[in-house]
Amino acid sequence: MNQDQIRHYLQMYLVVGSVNCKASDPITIVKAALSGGVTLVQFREKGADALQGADLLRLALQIQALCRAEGVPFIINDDVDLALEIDADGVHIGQDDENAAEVRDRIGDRILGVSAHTVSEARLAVQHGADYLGIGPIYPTHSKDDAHEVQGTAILCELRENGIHVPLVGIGGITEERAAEVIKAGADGVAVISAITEAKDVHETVVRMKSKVGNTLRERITSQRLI
Ligand SMILES: Cc1ncc(COP(=O)(O)OP(=O)(O)O)c(N)n1
Ligand SMILES: Cc1nc(C(=O)O)sc1CCOP(=O)(O)O
Ligand SMILES: [Mg+2]
Repeated sequence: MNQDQIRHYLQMYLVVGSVNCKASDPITIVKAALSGGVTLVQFREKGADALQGADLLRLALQIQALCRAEGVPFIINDDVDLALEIDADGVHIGQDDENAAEVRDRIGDRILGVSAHTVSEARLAVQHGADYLGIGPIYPTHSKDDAHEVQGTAILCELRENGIHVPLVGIGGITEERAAEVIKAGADGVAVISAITEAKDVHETVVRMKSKVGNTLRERITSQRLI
């Protein structure tokens, strides 16, 4: 997949697992998020009450089917075996997960996302074959217990200024109100759990957030052309 396609998919990226879906069930939330226009879905089944075994597999397959019906790529967090078993479109791994170069070998040309927190982690991930980098936490988050220190949008500017030109997605505490500043700082999209899974109206929240991302990307491209 080329970088323009990856950038498109990163624009409005839903990260979701059953643990994050308290207001409603995961299927209802994913359906509403897809109808609102999410461009990529990551299945992240993590935490004390996470599903396991057959229940986990069932939910993964159900969400995958919903994504396929909408032509939206479906990525698995951490679990490369699961991704291969169900023929997912890709995987997302972090610095404490399986080595990125080995994962690239295992998954072939499926999408590979890697978390990075510094310029050197970013450079290495790119060398190892990452298609995109997940950068966070941009803001405080309650969705990841072992999140790093909050980085702010400055990390996105720093990565771009240091020659990291691969597709980047910001993650961590991103809301409708904050989406534009993440894009202005250099991200190609926003990856979101709680602002979507805990929204009163999931569909409308996604519509509004996606429109802010799209408008800000267009403004950024226009201002770059003027320089
Ligand atoms: C898009 C995206 N970016 C970053 C992460 C975090 O990955 P990781 O650091 O491996 O942490 P866990 O999500 O596995 O707890 C992500 N999942 N997605
Ligand atoms: C899964 C994840 N990774 C992060 C990182 O910093 O790498 S922050 C995070 C949680 C994002 O959830 P929310 O949108 O609810 O803040
Ligand atoms: Mg991980």
